[in-house]
Amino acid sequence: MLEFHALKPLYDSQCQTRNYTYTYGTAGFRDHADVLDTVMFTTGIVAALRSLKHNGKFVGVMITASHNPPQDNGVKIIEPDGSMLLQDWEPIATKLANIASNESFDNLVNYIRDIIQEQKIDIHGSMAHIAVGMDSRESSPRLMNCLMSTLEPIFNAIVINHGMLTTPQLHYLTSCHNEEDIRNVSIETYNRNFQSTFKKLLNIYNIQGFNNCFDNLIVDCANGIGAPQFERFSSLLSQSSMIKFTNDNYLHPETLNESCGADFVKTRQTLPKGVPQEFLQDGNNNLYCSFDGDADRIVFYYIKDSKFHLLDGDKIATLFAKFLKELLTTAQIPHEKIKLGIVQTAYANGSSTNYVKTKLNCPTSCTKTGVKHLHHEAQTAYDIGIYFEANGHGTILFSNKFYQQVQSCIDNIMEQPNGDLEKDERWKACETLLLFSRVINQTVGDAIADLLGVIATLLITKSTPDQWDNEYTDLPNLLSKIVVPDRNLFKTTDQERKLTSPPGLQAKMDTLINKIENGRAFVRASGTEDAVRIYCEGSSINEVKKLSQDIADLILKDAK
Ligand SMILES: CC(=O)N[C@H]1[C@@H](OP(=O)(O)O)O[C@H](CO)[C@@H](O)[C@@H]1O
Ligand SMILES: [Mg+2]
Repeated sequence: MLEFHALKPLYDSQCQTRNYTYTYGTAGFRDHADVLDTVMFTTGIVAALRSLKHNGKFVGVMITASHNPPQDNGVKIIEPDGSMLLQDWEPIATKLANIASNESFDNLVNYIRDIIQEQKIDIHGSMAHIAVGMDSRESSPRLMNCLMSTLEPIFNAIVINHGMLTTPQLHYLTSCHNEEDIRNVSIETYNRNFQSTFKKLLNIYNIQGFNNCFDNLIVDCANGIGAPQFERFSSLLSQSSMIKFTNDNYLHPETLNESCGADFVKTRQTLPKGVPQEFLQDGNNNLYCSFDGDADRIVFYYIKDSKFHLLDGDKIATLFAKFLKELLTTAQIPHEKIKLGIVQTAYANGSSTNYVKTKLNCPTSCTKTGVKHLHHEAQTAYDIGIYFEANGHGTILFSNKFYQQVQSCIDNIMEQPNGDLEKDERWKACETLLLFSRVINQTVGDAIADLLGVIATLLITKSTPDQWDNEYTDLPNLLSKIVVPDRNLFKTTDQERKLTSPPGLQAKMDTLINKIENGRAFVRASGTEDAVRIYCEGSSINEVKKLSQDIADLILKDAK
């Protein structure tokens, strides 16, 4: 029985922010940390109800604002299988937060009762189980208290607090909690599983070190939680002495994402601050990468002829697609049997889409921004669904059919007479496919797991960063943002590639876009920041910059 009378003192003490409207953004609630107490409180309630709806299975709750500045924070709920909160529940979570903030306590209780009734939640059956975690922001412990305040007193929930960890680690552990004895699941489960699979994968090819593909791997941790987690993780890899860290100052949360991290490097197309000079000597043969604040994104880069070269999410997706396609060919698994495709958003560079279609001959899909959209498409449209946002947020999903086909190929090889080379190559390809699928975190995009996947691909195919990059050349592009009085006026269609509002703006933009060679541009409201984003690409960077400025001028003129 839920003791709602006990909710009142908790509500009074925890929900200090009133008369504030919360919106569910691209990746959960995100805002200035000062106003998040009330929505944390209600998100705890939603997580408990979501767990009860799943008959008491573990649901995860992560406190993070990813790439946002240090003063922001946010929260997202994780489903029992490690995926993101079911989209049908986003309006429920939003309404509950806004009732708590703007209406009476009685209305809050009534709405909780409505959810229980409408969702047919059995509150007398199983106990709720919640796994929680947070990033390294200063506000995270305070907000964690608001989040947890109702879980035990009101819901009698079993709560496992994983403390500070990366978002994808919590996604993975939430799914493990529902599969294994909860006493055996900890961050070590994550580390052990991914480390041992990576080692087994490289052992197939007797690979030592970085196999002469590059010298050192320099990891920029955005001064976030990825630093201690990956330092601990990588210390047990045989390559650890060649892995160097920069921006790993997570104990100084005021430096989080400050001129560093994946978002900074991708948007500015430049090195993060703080890379030691010794790693930047001309002629060095290093591979660099940047995590974002909660380590669910990664971008790579290298320096050649003193020039910075970015290897972003599009490059990661195409690297994986080429590698996996070749493995299917070597394994002699007909491509019709396993459908491999790439899911992108409108932010994907036009050259990458063109390369996938014409060189890799793979199908592509375009979805709206936000990994929940890409994940869903990858899951429903493909057997090997590779999805990446250009900013480095993504993963690969492997269907049951994929596992069945690879297993039947292995069974088939085992039936053949021993000792022939082709058999050996086929077997290796099948084993590689299976192990590779487990080096990847299939619950969500994961900087650490994606890093392992990229390194394994480069080492196995004996490719240098330069060779990886040379598969196709990005069209010059620019992503910028501007602040407008009301970003909610910006409405889009066609997977966010066209504006339907403000009226007339798209037509004016089209006139500008058509003037430049290979021109493409679109405008949409950010779902994580109070800004409107402008993306432009074309054949020359000067034209792209001008186009971007002209579009910004149009928007600002319109907004007056
Ligand atoms: C252009 C861009 O990089 N947008 C990001 C950003 O969303 P916006 O809705 O554009 O603010 O944050 C999301 C969450 O991390 C991420 O999924 C998305 O790709
Ligand atoms: Mg992130």
